[in-house]
Amino acid sequence: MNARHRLPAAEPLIRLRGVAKSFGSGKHPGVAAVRDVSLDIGAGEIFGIAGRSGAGKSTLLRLFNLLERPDAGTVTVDGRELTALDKRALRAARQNIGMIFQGFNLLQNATVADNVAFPLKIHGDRSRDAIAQRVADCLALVHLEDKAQAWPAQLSGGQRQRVAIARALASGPAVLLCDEPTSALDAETTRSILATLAGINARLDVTIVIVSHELDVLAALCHRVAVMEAGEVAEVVRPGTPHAVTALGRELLPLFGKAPPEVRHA
Ligand SMILES: Nc1ncnc2c1ncn2[C@@H]1O[C@H](COP(=O)(O)OP(=O)(O)OP(=O)(O)O)[C@@H](O)[C@H]1O
Repeated sequence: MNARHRLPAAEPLIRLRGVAKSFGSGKHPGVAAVRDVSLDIGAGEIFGIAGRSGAGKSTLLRLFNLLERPDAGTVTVDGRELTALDKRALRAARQNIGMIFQGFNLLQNATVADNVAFPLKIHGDRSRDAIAQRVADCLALVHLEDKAQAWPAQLSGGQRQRVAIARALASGPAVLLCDEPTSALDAETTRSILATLAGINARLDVTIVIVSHELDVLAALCHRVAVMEAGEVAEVVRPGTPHAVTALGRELLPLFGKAPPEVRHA
């Protein structure tokens, strides 16, 4: 049973409280990449993170699944406080949180099908037939049924990102984290990847958190967008927000509602 369904409706799916992360050591105070961030993200939401270069966007995203461990604060996803789990329990909890990256991060010496199967084989709790069926289902979801036996090098950038999405969804996560998922892609491919993500959110009810420096991408896809400045969430804007406080927020507001029809939410 998926833990998601046990959550009371009013509970946010993702809850960050007082989360902070600095880089540096001992004598060197280092960089405070994320400072005292608290956020609630609802089940089924598409939540964006905007900010200038170095504002802390990627670090914040990596705190959602503890790829970066916070120096302070708590991270709770789908009713489980990740910051309180031991290594083994965290590994299991991460099956509920998929992630995709700008550079796709595929295994080059494995076929498309084996890339998607990889996270399922690591956990070893499914039969070969069940894995094969799940791989086929996930490739169908991203319209790559015919590429199962291809190698990543034989695919376009957009197709590689689709394989990464299929792999991230293989374990049936409640959350998909996206770190600059379209930054390596041209405009048309970007639109099709955004439409795929919007479809996954709508059909599978997967909650999506997306970091991008492309404001039009965030405005096309997101229900709400946090604007980060110097490691802090300076404001959270959504369509209909009357006045934005930050310069980026003011750039973002007029872009809401200009999404191409295939991406736009009903
Ligand atoms: N592993 C690390 N070691 C040291 N400093 C780091 C590390 N990761 C990030 N930083 C620093 O933390 C700050 C925030 O970085 P982060 O990558 O989160 O910002 P960002 O908003 O995603 O930037 P960009 O849009 O350029 O990717 C920056 O000053 C960066 O140099």
